Amino acid sequence: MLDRPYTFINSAMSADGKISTKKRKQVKISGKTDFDRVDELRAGSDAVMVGIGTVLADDPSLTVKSEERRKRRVAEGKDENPARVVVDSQARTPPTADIFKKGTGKRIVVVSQAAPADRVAALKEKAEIIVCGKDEVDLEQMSVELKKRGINRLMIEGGATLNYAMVSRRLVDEISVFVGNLIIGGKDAPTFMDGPGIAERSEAVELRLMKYEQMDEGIVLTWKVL
Ligand SMILES: NC(=O)C1=CN([C@@H]2O[C@H](COP(=O)(O)OP(=O)(O)OC[C@H]3O[C@@H](n4cnc5c(N)ncnc54)[C@H](O)[C@@H]3O)[C@@H](O)[C@H]2O)C=CC1
Ligand SMILES: Nc1nc(O)c(N)c(N[C@@H]2O[C@H](COP(=O)(O)O)[C@@H](O)[C@H]2O)n1
Repeated sequence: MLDRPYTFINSAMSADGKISTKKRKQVKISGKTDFDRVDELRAGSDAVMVGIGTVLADDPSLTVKSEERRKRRVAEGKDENPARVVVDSQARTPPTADIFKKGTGKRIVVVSQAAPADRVAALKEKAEIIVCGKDEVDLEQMSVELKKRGINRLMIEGGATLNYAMVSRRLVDEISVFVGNLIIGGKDAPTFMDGPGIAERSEAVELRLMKYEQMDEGIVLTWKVL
């Protein structure tokens, strides 16, 4: 067993399983109550992680939005925001990204050995750099390294490729997904889980439904990964 953080994915998808449109830019799927639930999940985590695709598409800040929650974290001796982690094999994260500009707290960029040295050097000014893997970030090694840095509870907020990569390597314990009241459609729109997928039913990642809750105009499903 790997000594890794308790890891969960949270996402929002349309009724047909899309997490964005074919333009691959951030799209509002959650309602007010669900965004507040997500904020509580962030506040309760040691780190929030996204893939480089999400940084380039959405430029998220990944901060805790509620002042009350930020104060609660500080009262508990933590930073205002959880550490923000980008999985970025080639060090493509722009040094001007909002995760560096907005909010206080730690930033970590996980790169591979193949990342160009000049880009890594530029990012070192902004974040801790962890090197894991030869050409692509080794996600198992990354999970162990994050745990060594005191990250016990890790939240993954996408995107489609990272979600599947983490789940298919059995590095995820729990999944929560808000299913909203819209259809997005289109074969080029990212789904909740992209990546290579499986060829046989026997290869599927099995889940157990733990909870379902009607929220806004949709439903939140919480699954345990078996
Ligand atoms: N509705 C929602 O809850 C969310 C939607 N999104 C949407 O998802 C889309 C972005 O998703 P993706 O393009 O799939 O990007 P992604 O955010 O999943 O990042 C994928 C990239 O991570 C890098 N990577 C490094 N090591 C890797 C490894 N070992 N395995 C796999 N990938 C590795 C690769 O460059 C890969 O292309 C955007 O359209 C965004 O708006 C993103 C987050 C949440
Ligand atoms: N939970 C949820 N619902 C939606 O409808 C969404 N579009 C997203 N997107 C995720 O939130 C990130 C933006 O975070 P900040 O507001 O910049 O803190 C975005 O990158 C997606 O990860 N999530």
